[in-house]
Amino acid sequence: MAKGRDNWLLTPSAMGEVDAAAAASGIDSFGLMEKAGQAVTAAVLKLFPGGERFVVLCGPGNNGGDGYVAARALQESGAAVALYHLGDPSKLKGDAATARSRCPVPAEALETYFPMRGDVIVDAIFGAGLARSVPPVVVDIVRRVDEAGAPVVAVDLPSGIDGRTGTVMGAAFKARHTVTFMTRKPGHLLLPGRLHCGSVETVDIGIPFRLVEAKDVHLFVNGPQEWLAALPTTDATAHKFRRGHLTVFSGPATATGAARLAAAAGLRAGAGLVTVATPPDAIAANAAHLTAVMLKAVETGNDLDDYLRDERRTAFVLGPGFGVGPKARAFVTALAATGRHLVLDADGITAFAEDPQALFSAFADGAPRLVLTPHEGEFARLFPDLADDPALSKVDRARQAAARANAAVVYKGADSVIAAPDGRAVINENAPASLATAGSGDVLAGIVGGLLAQGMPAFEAAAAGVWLHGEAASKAGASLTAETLINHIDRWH
Ligand SMILES: NC(=O)C1=CN([C@@H]2O[C@H](COP(=O)(O)OP(=O)(O)OC[C@H]3O[C@@H](n4cnc5c(N)ncnc54)[C@H](OP(=O)(O)O)[C@@H]3O)[C@@H](O)[C@H]2O)[C@H](O)CC1
Ligand SMILES: [K+]
Repeated sequence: MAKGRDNWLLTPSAMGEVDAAAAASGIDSFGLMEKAGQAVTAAVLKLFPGGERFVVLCGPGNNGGDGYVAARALQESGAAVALYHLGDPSKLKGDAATARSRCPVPAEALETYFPMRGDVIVDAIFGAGLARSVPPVVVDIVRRVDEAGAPVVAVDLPSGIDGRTGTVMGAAFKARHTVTFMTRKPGHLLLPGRLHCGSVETVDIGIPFRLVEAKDVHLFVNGPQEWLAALPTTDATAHKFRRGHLTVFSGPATATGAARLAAAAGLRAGAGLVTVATPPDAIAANAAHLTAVMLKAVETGNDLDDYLRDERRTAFVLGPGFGVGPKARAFVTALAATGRHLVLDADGITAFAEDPQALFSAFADGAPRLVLTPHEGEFARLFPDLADDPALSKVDRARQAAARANAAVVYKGADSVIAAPDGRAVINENAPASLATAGSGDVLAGIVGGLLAQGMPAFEAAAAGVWLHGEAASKAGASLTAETLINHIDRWH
């Protein structure tokens, strides 16, 4: 499947370089601003055809320039328009100065704006160029607008959202709708930025897309175009061994449910055979609940060595309900040493908190065979320095973690980021809020394990697994449980 333009993500600085390259290639940069402002105007008029007054808030850079274009175009459409500016507008430069000079709407200082009933706000204070926390006057205006409940349409980004990280820089508008240009930016998808954007519309303002592609940023919105070619196809005659064998390790008798959820999900995701490897004391509990999934007692290191003699057992899930002791570390080391593919989740991750390097060393060689699925707390246990570095975005963190661990990393959340050691990364956007339910992570680990068992490479399996998990949740509806989620996993081909 071709990469759709909707799936590209550029950081604001990369977009700035694309702008510069467009100007250098002879494209009229004011023409781009004009198209940007006109697109904002069209969106505003479409969303609020009966708007009583359009209030355009303009900042000191080109985002403000887009605002001056929009103010002029809104007035030309016959609407009532008011305009407020941050800073001294006579200091505007370049295209923004041109846009202001062509805008006949009288402007007043931003601090004098108090929302009136019926106002629709066009937020053109800061976009890609936000460089630090917003000034106090913007904090005040954001608060006034919030309190008045006035709808906001944001130009490029809601002012106050860092387009690279999605962080709120002091304060940020909560927009009803955001109009961005050429590609979305990571801050439109990463939390909390996503929650400030409302619906997001990406407008082609006429920059040749080859200039975007030339940035080669390896960052996309997660979707089938990223991994469909690697998704195993099955036909009715495929032998079950050729569809792979997934093994999920069960916890002790009191903690077996998580492994069974993962096992059932792995089967639904297409693994030909799935075994739950269980401590003997948990055989009865597991046997009472398993049908298509097989069961095998594996307690000691020797048991595991015996189990691993069958080389068709290629893919494993370790972590859900497993416990965090030395057994987890020993089992993981044995799996790594025998070339197995592993989804390490939950307790399996925490088991390496004291010595993450032992895990990274075990899987250091060759193509990535490890998929790590940490949520925020687990991520910080394995990668405390990355978790603590405020300069890093969630994408940066996941990428650096993947490189360090030679693993595909699924940094989970409502804005899961999946990264590969070679720098590829995707941000997931199809997970409904209902997915935050007990056992949901176990199901994800199982899906990814099921895809690994079928021979899918680690990054593709991880990205596909997260997406299929989100799709299943959407189909399962708002009252989903981990069990109903499994029933909606669809291998999508
Ligand atoms: N292809 C495109 O996407 C196009 C986008 N356009 C629009 O241009 C903006 C980006 O414009 P830029 O001028 O780079 O950036 P901004 O307008 O967002 O902001 C820069 C100015 O804001 C000042 N600034 C930054 N942070 C703060 C802050 N916290 N407090 C006060 N002032 C701040 C900054 O000043 P410095 O002192 O940091 O230099 C700048 O003055 C993009 O978002 C689109 O809307 C073009 O219209 C066309 C193509
Ligand atoms: K803005």
